[in-house]
Amino acid sequence: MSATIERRDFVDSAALAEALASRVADALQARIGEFDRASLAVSGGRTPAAFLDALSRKLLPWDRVWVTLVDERWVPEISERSNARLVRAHLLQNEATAAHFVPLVNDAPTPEAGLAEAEALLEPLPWPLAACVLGMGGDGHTASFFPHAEGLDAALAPPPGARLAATAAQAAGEPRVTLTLPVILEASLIALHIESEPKLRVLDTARAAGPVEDMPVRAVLRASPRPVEVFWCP
Ligand SMILES: O=C(O)[C@H](O)[C@@H](O)[C@H](O)[C@H](O)COP(=O)(O)O
Repeated sequence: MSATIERRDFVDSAALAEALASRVADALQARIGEFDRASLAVSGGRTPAAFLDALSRKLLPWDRVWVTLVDERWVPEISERSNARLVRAHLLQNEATAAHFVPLVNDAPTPEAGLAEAEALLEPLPWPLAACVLGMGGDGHTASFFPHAEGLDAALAPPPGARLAATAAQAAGEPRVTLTLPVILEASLIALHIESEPKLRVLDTARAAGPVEDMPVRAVLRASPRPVEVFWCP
């Protein structure tokens, strides 16, 4: 029913951030060593800032790294809600300034209208992802796979070759664009970064039996071809 997870617990956010940054850096370095280029997808939200800061300080051939987002709110980068804004502020700094960043939002009024352009910008990245770092909400969503939300089916089972899907964050009714499930599952490293006791309980519930549409993180946990590496701290 469920892919195995490899859970690593840390005493605090700082220790987790450093360990996750090292794990992602190793995955990028390994892919660069093999294919000369590597791509990384990171999530937004409140959790990842310390991890992104730690990763920005890693010594890597960052000019051989392409960075994109697991998902994005369909807002301009000046918005406090923008994940691209978070990545530029916390990851595309220090050593990682040289990385190539491909955001997901464009000037189209909606994700649906902007999807083709966003897909075209992603096309040249070195696929599959070397690393994909997911978060998880208290409702069991990951990426922008929200429970029972509009667009969830298309994100989990997209047309062949579709790397992006338009969804909605049901609670906020906020239009989103997200990597599709197959793109996430192809990543060599799938890391799930969660913090707090409540989120650990959400993960435990998600790992139990139940419909994917109730807790869409289940789609990743159940279909991943390799163990999902869970990084957790209180
Ligand atoms: O755009 C987003 O919100 C993220 O990509 C999303 O999938 C995030 O990982 C979870 O919502 C957890 O968010 P927090 O870290 O804020 O709890």
